[in-house]
Amino acid sequence: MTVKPPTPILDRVAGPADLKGMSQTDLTLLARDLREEVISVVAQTGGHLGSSLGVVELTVALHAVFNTPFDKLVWDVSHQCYPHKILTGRRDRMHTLRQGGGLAGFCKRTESEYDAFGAGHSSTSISAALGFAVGRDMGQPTGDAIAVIGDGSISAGMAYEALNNAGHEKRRLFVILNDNEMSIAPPVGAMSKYLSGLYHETPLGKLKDMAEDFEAALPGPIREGARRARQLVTGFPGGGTLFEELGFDYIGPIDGHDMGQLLTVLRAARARASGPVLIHVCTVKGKGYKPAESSADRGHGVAKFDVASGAQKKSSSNAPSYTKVFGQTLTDEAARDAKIVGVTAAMPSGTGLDILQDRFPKRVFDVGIAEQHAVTFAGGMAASGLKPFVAIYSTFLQRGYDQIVHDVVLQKLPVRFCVDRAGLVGADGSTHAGAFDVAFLSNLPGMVVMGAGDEAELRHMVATAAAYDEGPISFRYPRGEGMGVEMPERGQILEIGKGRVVREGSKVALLSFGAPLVDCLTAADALEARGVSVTVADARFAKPLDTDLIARLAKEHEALITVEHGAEGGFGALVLHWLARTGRLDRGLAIRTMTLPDAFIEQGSPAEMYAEAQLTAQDIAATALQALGVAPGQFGQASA
Ligand SMILES: Cc1ncc(C[n+]2csc(CCOP(=O)(O)OP(=O)(O)O)c2C)c(N)n1
Ligand SMILES: CC(=O)[C@@H](O)[C@H](O)COP(=O)(O)O
Ligand SMILES: [Mg+2]
Repeated sequence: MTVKPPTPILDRVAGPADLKGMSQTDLTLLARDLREEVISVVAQTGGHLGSSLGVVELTVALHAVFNTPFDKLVWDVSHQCYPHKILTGRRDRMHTLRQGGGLAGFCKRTESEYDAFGAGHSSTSISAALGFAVGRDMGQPTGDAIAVIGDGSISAGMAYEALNNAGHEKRRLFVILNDNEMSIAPPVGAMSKYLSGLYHETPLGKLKDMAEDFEAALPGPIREGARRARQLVTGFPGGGTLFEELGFDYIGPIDGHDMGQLLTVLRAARARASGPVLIHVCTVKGKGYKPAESSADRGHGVAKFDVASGAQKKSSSNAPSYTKVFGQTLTDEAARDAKIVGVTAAMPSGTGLDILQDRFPKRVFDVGIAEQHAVTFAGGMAASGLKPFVAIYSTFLQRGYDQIVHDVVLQKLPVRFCVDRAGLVGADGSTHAGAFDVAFLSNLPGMVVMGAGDEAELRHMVATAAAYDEGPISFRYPRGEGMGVEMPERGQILEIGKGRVVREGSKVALLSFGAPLVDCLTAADALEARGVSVTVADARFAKPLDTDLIARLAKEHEALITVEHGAEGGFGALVLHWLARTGRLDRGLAIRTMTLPDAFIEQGSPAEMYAEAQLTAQDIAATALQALGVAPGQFGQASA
């Protein structure tokens, strides 16, 4: 066991106010303590280690220079917020991070007044900070607005929309570009190259418009570097950076691990800025912890780990993850069909498309964090005759909704949507819940919507999507390991709009869509043990509905229970609409639709979250009994 190093300076800090009178040396030592604290906390909890380690000095400097929470510090994605949480009065609860009832892994306005704006999805910080700046200028009780955005997140369209608007507004606003030359994977795209160019070509600090002023304020050696950098950059054709063209004063690049540079530049910017300023800060993801710095993703997201070795706790399951089954199956299909291509928005490993990429590097397109573009780009590829599989987590697909509707579905283009992380995802909590995809996809004319009941079903659905050329098609599957079912060598092509009966009974029908199938089977066992005969059906399709199957279940059972890991307005609603429309609700059928509640569920283990959502096997059995009019006490007496 590693003994945690002492943290004497951090121990003196109750909140950001304590940083104000500290010397640069003490702030540097504070950053050292803070880094140790982050490592020891995340070793116990797991979480976003690398990004948090990379901004330790920046966090200290920002809280030392600005007047939070009156000044609004907006962290983009906010997966790098652990040092911020520690410094803003939450140190004693850090061991509860990402757990049920504990601190969230992201910034949350409900958690602290220092969390100026909630996040979890990327590239929103500049827009939100600009909103604060306008609020301030219109007399609201708020100070400076500071957005901290990573080089991965600044690749998204929304960030440019905000920069464009901020340049036009010309209001005092600080955007800190935290450039660690990493997204989750190495970043891709022209913007990333451009930032790299700024970093590698200018030794230190181009301070163009504010330059002369700044240079005067800088200590000797830094001032010299800044002057050289300014001369170098102002000699460029066009005379400035992209950010300057957008109306920002550009300062940087500066070393984000050098407290002296950070304090000097932030203080000077705070003292002198009158309009929007972009401060380009270069950091190392995973900084100061070797196992993180040397891993391929720089310790982006880690399980609990041993501090000395960096070894992470492994999953105890032998079943492959759904993501892996998806990646492998798609790779098999791609080996047979040269038209298959994959599209990911900055998540090749998270989505399993790295498996396809390893085998066919030219057939996988990582577009960066750009879900909207990913969808329309796939639309174009589909229109050209290719077979694009766009793999995006359910929660991030929300960002591409108009593109799904307008660019793909309206034109009946055969884009395959691979909707990973469907349902509740656990530690990432409500921002990352895959709650809405069934509702928002199945209301689109002509869209096929599938949900995998287990990993073998997922394999069938990948094969089905590969074979389906008539229009858009989607399939959803959850985070984590599969059920450990026997895997077919090759996926079968499913008949579109046809479900299957998994278990025959007579009194109550449990109709599952996707992952709750296993819970329905467990519930059926419990009900059968108490004398209730149960049919379990796997709908496979939310759209088109298997109306023959639903009609039969409705006719032959006293009660029909639909179960899904999605919000209201999804599969159950479609079943209910169809039953109502065809008069089948007029004949005494008891029906219940089990969905996620109309509420956001905070982080916890998936089991805890589903318990809170009342979507466990026990809840299904209890709902069935209630629908049959059997009181829980009469459970044993129910007749088949
Ligand atoms: C809209 C959206 N798409 C994808 C993600 C997943 N994601 C979280 S962090 C991240 C990388 C961000 O890179 P960067 O902004 O450079 O921050 P770093 O992790 O390097 O500190 C990605 C792709 C997300 N949170 N939001
Ligand atoms: C911050 C973020 O959005 C990602 O890092 C996300 O936490 C990854 O989730 P998975 O662990 O499910 O891939
Ligand atoms: Mg980055």
